[in-house]
Amino acid sequence: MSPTIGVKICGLTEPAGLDAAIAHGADWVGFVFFPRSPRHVTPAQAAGLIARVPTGGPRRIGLFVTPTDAAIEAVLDTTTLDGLQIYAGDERAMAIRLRFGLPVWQARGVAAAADLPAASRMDGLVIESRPPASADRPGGNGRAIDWTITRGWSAPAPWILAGGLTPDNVAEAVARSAAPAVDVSSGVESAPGRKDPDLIARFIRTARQTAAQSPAASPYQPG
Ligand SMILES: O=C(O)c1ccccc1N[C@@H]1O[C@H](COP(=O)(O)O)[C@@H](O)[C@H]1O
Repeated sequence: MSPTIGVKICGLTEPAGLDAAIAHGADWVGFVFFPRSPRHVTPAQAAGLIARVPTGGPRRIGLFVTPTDAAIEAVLDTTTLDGLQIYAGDERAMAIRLRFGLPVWQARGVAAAADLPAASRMDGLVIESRPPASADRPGGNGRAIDWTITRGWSAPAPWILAGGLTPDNVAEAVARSAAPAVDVSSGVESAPGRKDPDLIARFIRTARQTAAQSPAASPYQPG
């Protein structure tokens, strides 16, 4: 089997971006339920988008920042998700996992190798940069980590590299980090919250080509 790499396109708000992610074979598509985000969608908007995802298409991930149970329930009462990307501490993330019975990917902001988790009870980890002090959201800031810090890391769960990735730097990011999967949002936008179908196509194509040439990248199969 040729090496492959998981690709997630996050922060989808419009059919054009979602359709491009589906057409070019994204593994996951993400929807942001965080009101301060320029990529925020309501449960009803997400339902309209998610209805476009065909059976056997990308898995549908809902992104929540320190959510209440009610906030997650409001989405799950309206549409279907396959997994949750959660910005919260270990205990809260585990409580959400138990309460909703969906795979939980916990987002972890890191600045150095010492910040990489040695243990995890999650289904997956989203490894991304810490937000700048001025940021009003914990992710989606287009900020990259030092990609070399994950080399030699014994990841305690499947993980995905996020933060500041673009079609132009994803090849270098994969080569340096040995990430088994990549996640992009702002790097495939023409403006905050507006995905560019051509950038999505180029990002997926480049990530896949790079992985095929790099034996370091291995298949990523989270829940
Ligand atoms: O996209 C957002 O606005 C956002 C808001 C709050 C938390 C996370 C958010 N985005 C996620 O952050 C990573 C990295 O994004 P980027 O590629 O640097 O823009 C990704 O998972 C986004 O979906």
